[in-house]
Amino acid sequence: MQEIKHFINGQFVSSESGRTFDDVNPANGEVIARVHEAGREEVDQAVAAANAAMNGPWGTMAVAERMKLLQKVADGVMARFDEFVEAECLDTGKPKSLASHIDIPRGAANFQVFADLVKNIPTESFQMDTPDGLGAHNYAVRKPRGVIAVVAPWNLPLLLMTWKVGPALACGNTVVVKPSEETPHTATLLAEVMNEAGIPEGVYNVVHGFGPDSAGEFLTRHPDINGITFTGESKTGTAIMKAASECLVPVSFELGGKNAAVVFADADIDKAIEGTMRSVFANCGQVCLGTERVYVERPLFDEFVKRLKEGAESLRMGWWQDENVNFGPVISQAHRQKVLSYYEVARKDGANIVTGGGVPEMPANLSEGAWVEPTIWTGLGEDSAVVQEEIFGPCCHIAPFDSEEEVISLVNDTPYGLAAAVWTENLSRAHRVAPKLEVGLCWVNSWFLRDLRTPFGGSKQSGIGREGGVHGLEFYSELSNICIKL
Ligand SMILES: NC(=O)C1=CN([C@@H]2O[C@H](COP(=O)(O)OP(=O)(O)OC[C@H]3O[C@@H](n4cnc5c(N)ncnc54)[C@H](O)[C@@H]3O)[C@@H](O)[C@H]2O)C=CC1
Ligand SMILES: O=C(O)/C=C/C=C(\O)C(=O)O
Repeated sequence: MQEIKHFINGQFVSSESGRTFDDVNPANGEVIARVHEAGREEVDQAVAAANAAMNGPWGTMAVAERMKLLQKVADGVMARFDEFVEAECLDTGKPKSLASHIDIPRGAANFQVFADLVKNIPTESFQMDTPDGLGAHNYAVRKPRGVIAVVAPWNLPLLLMTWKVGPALACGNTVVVKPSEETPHTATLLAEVMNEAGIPEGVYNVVHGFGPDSAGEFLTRHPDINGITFTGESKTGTAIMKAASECLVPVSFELGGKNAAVVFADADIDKAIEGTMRSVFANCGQVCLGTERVYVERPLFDEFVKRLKEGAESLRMGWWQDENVNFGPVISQAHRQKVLSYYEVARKDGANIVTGGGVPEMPANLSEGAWVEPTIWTGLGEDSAVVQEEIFGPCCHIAPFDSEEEVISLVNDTPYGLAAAVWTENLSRAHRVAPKLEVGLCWVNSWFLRDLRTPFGGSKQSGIGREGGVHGLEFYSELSNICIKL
């Protein structure tokens, strides 16, 4: 059985306590590895190593040298592409096609893009008048914050972890990563790549474990960290913010959502169906940007429901290596229970189950997996928990609407504000509607089309701060103003 250890100061280390937990493949329920669970000792060691590295060669390294190393990390991920794909697919059950098109290439790009960016971003400068007529000159310098705690989720493990580690390292920080307990593999494989690339010891550290009373809490409460970046559930964000408040540590949060798609009657229906198929069912619905509420203008409603149903029923479930498979399991049996509990609520609330709503028949080799059916409902009231709460499963509710004003108000009637997709061929309408939606990200006639230079994050309970491009650099660096009196 494979053992997954912590990575501290450039070395793979076991837990002093000897405690381990199982890493389970959700497609068939098999235990694929034993993972060491960090106690306070390992978290202390990892934070100490990360602090020491700030005072080592990393802390004084020329930017150009740092960028070369990060490019080597990106190349190192691509050089071991198949291993990363396999590790990600075994941990999550997701199809190979998804991991090899999205997770792993994005994992590599997250190092490359921020390495390029940091070299090219200027800081501001102001000349000012002074009473003596000589003036003064102000300019800002960017410095690393120090040790960044990275708490990552399980849905896009390498992609979301490197989306934080890439800019953090590019800005000259060091990191201690706490991957999700469900998906410990790729953060550990990345540690090997860091060593191969020549990243100095202590710059990238990984501690494994759970959240409360485990590695996640020990790390986010640690007095010697200088920033926390987290992606996951909004309630976890609240717990982490409380921890961060004790030492006034800055946070960057990307949290949950209850994202809507709005399909106007003038939309290109083929494109809207293709995009909504991805936004509802990609990664088995476990994408924070995914759509769980679809609003369709009444004249198109029946056709849209019929075609999305056909799409959902054509999804092919199965083992990640099968080239035909495009739909995997959810992450765990516990998450499956959560998703199925919403399927039950939908039934009790009187939903019309257009398709799915239960557990699929799987072949014997996958019968112990965490499978759920892709599901579409209509007919629920807006107050149903199914329409209000984040399910994070392969499902959506579709409702008709009659006017722009009505649909804007429906989309905004949620405590979340992460993402939306608007489908229309009317350019004026697109410009009119998109800014009125209370979200951090709005796609028009697409979904999850990502330019890594753009601001990324949520409003309301979906997040705090923006990452991406220069916006990420604001969090991962400390700006100091230097004022020189002439
Ligand atoms: N990208 C997103 O928006 C994601 C949203 N979710 C949502 O969250 C729900 C629960 O999934 P979980 O994996 O349990 O998400 P979670 O938010 O509990 O876990 C995410 C990460 O935070 C850590 N963590 C949990 N509690 C912590 C604490 N008190 N202090 C420090 N670290 C802590 C976990 O160990 C994991 O690494 C899902 O059903 C889904 O609704 C989950 C994963 C990603
Ligand atoms: O493209 C990204 O940077 C992120 C995409 C997805 C998520 O953030 C998520 O599912 O949590």
